Amino acid sequence: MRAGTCAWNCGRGGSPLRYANAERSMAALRTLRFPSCLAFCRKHVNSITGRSFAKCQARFLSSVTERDGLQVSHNSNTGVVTLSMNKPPVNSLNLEFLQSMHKTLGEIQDDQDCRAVILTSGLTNIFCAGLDITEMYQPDDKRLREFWTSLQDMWIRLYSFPKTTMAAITGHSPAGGALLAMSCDYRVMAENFTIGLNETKLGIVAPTWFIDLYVGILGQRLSELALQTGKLFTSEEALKVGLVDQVVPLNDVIPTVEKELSEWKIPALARGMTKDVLRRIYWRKLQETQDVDTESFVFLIKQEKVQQTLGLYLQSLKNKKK
Ligand SMILES: CCCCCC/C=C\CC(=O)SCCNC(=O)CCNC(=O)[C@H](O)C(C)(C)COP(=O)(O)OP(=O)(O)OC[C@H]1O[C@@H](n2cnc3c(N)ncnc32)[C@H](O)[C@@H]1OP(=O)(O)O
Repeated sequence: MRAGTCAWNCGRGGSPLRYANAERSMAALRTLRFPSCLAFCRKHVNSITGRSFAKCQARFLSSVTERDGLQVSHNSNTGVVTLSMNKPPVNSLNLEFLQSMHKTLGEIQDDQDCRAVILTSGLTNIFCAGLDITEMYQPDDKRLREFWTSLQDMWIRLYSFPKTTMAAITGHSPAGGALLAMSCDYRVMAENFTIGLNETKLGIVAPTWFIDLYVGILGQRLSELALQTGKLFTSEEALKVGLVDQVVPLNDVIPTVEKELSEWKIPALARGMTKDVLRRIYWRKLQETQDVDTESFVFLIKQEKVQQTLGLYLQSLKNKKK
C-alpha cells in the first residue's frame, strides 16, 4: 500500500476509488492507516461486492497457513490464533505430528500479535484420538524414545503456554486427546462425544504427569475410579465432574469459545503469571525427570504383555468396520 492513501482504496488520501479492487484492497486492513475511511468503505464494499462487510472483513483480517497436519488461522482483529488439527483419519499423535505441534506452538508463542489460542480439530467427530498406537506397537527403539520425548516437549510447551489457551472440543477426545484439552485454560465441548484417560483399557498406564492433571481437575477419589476403569466420560458427564467447562451443540462450540475469550479481558501479565505460579510445579517436575520418564515409558511399552494388549486393541479398532 502506498503511504498516504486509504488502506481501503476508497479514494480518500489521493488514490482514485476503484470499485473492482475494493474487496481485494481490504487485505490492506492489517496496516490500516485511515480508520476514518471505514464507514465510507463499509457502504461501498456492500454495494460493490454484494457480500456482507463483516464477511469480507473477517476474511481479510485472517491469515491462514496449513502445514504438517495443522491449520493456523490468525485473526488480527481479535489477536486470536485458531490452531486446528487436521491429520486424518483421527488426529492421532505420531512423532512428526507432535514435532509439528511443538514447533507451531513455539511460533505462536513468539507472535507478538497473538493474545490467545483456540485449539480445535478440522476433522468430523474427532478432536484427537490420542497417541498414535502404531508408534507404540512393535516399535523401533530409537523412534520410540524420540516419540516420547516429542510428546513431553510438546506438552511442556502447551501446558506452560503464557497466552490464554482454550480447547474447542468438537469430537471424541480419549487419552492423549484428553491431555491436550486438559492442558488448555478453558474447555468447551460439543454434545454427544467422549473424553477421558482410558489407558488401562489398552493395557497401558497413564504417566504421572497425565494423572496429576486429572487429579487436579477431578480430585483424588474420582480420578482413582476413572483411571483404574479407563472411563471415557460423555460430554454431559464431563461437564458434571468439571472435566470441561461448557457443553454446547457442535455448531456452537467455536462461537462459544470466541465469546468466552472476548470476555477474558484480564491484564495479560497478571493472568500469565498467575497461570505460571499454578502450573510450573507440574511441568518443571517433568522437565527435571524427562530422561527417567522416557526410560520408564520404553521399559513398560516393551513388556510382552503390553505389546499383546496393544496389538489386540489395534485389531479391535480395525475390526470395527467389518
Ligand atoms: C505404558 C507406558 C505409558 C503409555 C502412556 C500412554 C499415554 C497415552 C496413550 C494414548 O493416547 S493411547 C491412544 C488412546 N486412544 C484411543 O483409545 C482411541 C482409539 N480410537 C477410537 O476409539 C476411535 O478410533 C475414535 C477416535 C472414537 C474414532 O472412531 P471412528 O469410528 O471415527 O474411526 P475408526 O474407524 O475407529 O478409526 C479410523 C482409523 O484410525 C485408526 N485409529 C484410531 N485411533 C487410533 C490411534 N489412537 N492410533 C492409531 N490409529 C488409530 C483406526 O485403527 C482406523 O484405522 P484403519 O482401520 O482405517 O486403518
